[in-house]
Amino acid sequence: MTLRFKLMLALLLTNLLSIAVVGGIAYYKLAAKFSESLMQEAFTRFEQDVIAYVQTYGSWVRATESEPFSLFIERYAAFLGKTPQHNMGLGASLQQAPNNTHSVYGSHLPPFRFVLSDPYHLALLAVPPYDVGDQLSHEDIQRARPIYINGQLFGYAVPKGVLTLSQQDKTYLNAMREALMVGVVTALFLALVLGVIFGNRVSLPLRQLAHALRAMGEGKLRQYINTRRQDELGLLAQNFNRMSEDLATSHEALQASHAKIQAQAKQLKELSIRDGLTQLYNRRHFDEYASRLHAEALRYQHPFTVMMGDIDFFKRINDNFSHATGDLVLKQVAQLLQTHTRNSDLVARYGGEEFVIAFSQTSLAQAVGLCERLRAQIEAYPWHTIHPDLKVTMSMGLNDRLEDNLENMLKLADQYLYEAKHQGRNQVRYATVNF
Ligand SMILES: Nc1nc2c(ncn2[C@@H]2O[C@H](COP(=O)(O)OP(=O)(O)OP(=O)(O)O)[C@@H](O)[C@H]2O)c(=O)[nH]1
Repeated sequence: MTLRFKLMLALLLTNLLSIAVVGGIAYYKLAAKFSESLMQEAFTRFEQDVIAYVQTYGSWVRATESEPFSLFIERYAAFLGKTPQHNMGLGASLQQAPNNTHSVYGSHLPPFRFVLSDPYHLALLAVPPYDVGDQLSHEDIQRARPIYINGQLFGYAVPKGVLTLSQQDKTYLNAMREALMVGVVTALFLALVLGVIFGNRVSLPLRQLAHALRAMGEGKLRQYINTRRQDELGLLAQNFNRMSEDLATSHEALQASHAKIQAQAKQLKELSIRDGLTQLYNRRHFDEYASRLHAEALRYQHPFTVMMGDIDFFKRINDNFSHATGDLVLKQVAQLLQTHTRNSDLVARYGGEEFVIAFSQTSLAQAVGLCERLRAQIEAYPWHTIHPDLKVTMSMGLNDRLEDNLENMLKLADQYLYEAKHQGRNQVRYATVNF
């Protein structure tokens, strides 16, 4: 169940309960007020009847001796031109005929009947549960209303019985109830509509917050909840926006520094495996990586050839043209070696003016061809651009004896290099038996 639905339900139930309680109280109060006003009206009439009865005959005793109260009020009502339907002289009728009120009051039952007593609370009319002369109960004395004749207390009247409504009163009460029902239904409808509107409005930032949090969980850390509310939810949204911004910023900074560290680590790693002057791999990296290539070639029985090369008379280059020129030559030779070999060939500076190449998946014959081309490239390079008298060549020794370990393969290649040097330099030497 979503928060929006819960909010709407809570608002609806609260309103429903409030409306039911308020409507109930209003109806109860109205009905009580209505009953009270009927009773007051009945009492006034009864009081008027009693006063007229007593005043007509001079006293209560003479009046009762002359004419029963019930007959008097019927006559009195006729005299006044009223029907005694609301006349409260039921007490009188009960005195005469307790179960025959219709005969006295017509087709309409009066809503109240009254017990009449003297100032000492002794009953003057026989109205159940009292006979004439009976003492009124304590409860009835509490509810008794005084009747004054010529400013003197004549006695008390106590309303008795349950409210019996006339058809007119019932119609009136029903109309009132219907009006209240219409009010309640209208209020409920309004509560429903307002509940939907307010439920939506109140829960909007929370829904936005839930979506934003989900997006953050998916890695989109920079989230923004657009609200201009100033209440607690507005404050929550503002704090969330700030937190999301801070989190995204620090995450980005962390990522940037992580990337920087990674780049530095990569750079450091590169530095550790590269020769500073020529930028070729260094001897340590060559030994490590070429061992792997050798092991792989041995395992899959692929051809694998190593070349050991040395620049001829390099000491003379240094001596005749300067150490700096020697460095330039080393760099240029390295570049030629690197440029004219495949990416899969491992080219390295092995030390001083010595270079090595590991040709993976390359037979001796293929490697000899490659190295001859390399040798020719080095020889043919326009060295005079560095110095007019400069000439550079390279001697190379090759070995493809896979059954030896890498160290021994290199040693043998070095022996062929030595041979090349002694055979006049600027040449490629290898074991011709295997060729
Ligand atoms: N400029 C320069 N010279 C270097 C570097 N490393 C080694 N050398 C020099 O290279 C020379 C190598 O000379 P040798 O080993 O005698 O051999 P060579 O003169 O090339 O003679 P052969 O190999 O017999 O042809 C030495 O003089 C070293 O000082 C370097 O990084 N830069």
